[in-house]
Amino acid sequence: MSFNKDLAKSNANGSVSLHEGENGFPFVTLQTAAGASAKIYLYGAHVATFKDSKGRDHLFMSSKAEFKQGKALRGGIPICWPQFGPGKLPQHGFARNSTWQLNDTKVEEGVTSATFLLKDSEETKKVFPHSFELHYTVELKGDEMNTVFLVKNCGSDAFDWTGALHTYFNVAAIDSTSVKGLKGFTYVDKVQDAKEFEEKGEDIKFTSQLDRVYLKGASNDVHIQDTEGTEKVTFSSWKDVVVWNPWVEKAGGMSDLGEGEWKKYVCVEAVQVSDVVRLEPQQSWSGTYAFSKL
Ligand SMILES: O=P(O)(O)OC[C@H]1O[C@H](O)[C@H](O)[C@@H](O)[C@@H]1O
Repeated sequence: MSFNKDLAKSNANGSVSLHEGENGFPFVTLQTAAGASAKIYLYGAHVATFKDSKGRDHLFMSSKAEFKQGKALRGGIPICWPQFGPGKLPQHGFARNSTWQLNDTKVEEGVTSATFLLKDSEETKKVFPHSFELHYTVELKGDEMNTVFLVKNCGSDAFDWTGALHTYFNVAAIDSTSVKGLKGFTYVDKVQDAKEFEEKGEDIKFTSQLDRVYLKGASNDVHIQDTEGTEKVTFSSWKDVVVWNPWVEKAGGMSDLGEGEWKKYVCVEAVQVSDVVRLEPQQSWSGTYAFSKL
């Protein structure tokens, strides 16, 4: 994989630089003059770290993440597309296991960003026979990470998709973490036979495996509070929010997660699954998802 070197930039506002990482996996580093940075692999357009200007990494990456073709990276922000969860395609679709192109970069006052592109290929057509483009922009705006995810139908037939930005947030300790902002929303509880319940509490707390899809929950800001502070997560267009932590038993079956690391993260995901998105020929969908410390 070779980068378009013209997309590397550096000026008084920050920089975008291009590197080779583990097993030769290329990655892009974004840096702002104030000291925020991010590391994004072309494989999966996978954001692996986001450090703010105080040096706090907002994202969890597994110490045992496997850098090999066909395997999703554990941690950071995997992109699930065109299918969230199990279904006709492999779990969570193919975008997280595909190599994207770096398509555009910006280093300007107030924003350092990179845009990644994934298009249909012979490989994707075997499992998803449609023409599409995914444009994924990752922006550092001060101490906020903002993402813009755009899906375009480039073909002559309509297609349907579901998907997610499956973010793993660092937490000091999962058993003293709470997720706030989802009171009153209906959720599908994947650990209770996908039954539906209404969220009654202000705080979602963690005492065992928790795997829930909050339907239309992305209409609210969600806060993740741990002993060290609060992460604010905001959404537009994305409808649903998944909250997930595997706890000890399920984590034991995940070979790409380090010993005890399930205690160090919670997933709060921007999801589109309760309504399948149908895109007519030439139609696009875009959603934003952003996070920062309060
Ligand atoms: O192990 P993965 O394929 O990456 O999936 C990890 C998790 O993703 C989502 O959060 C789902 O709700 C979970 O049921 C699933 O276990």
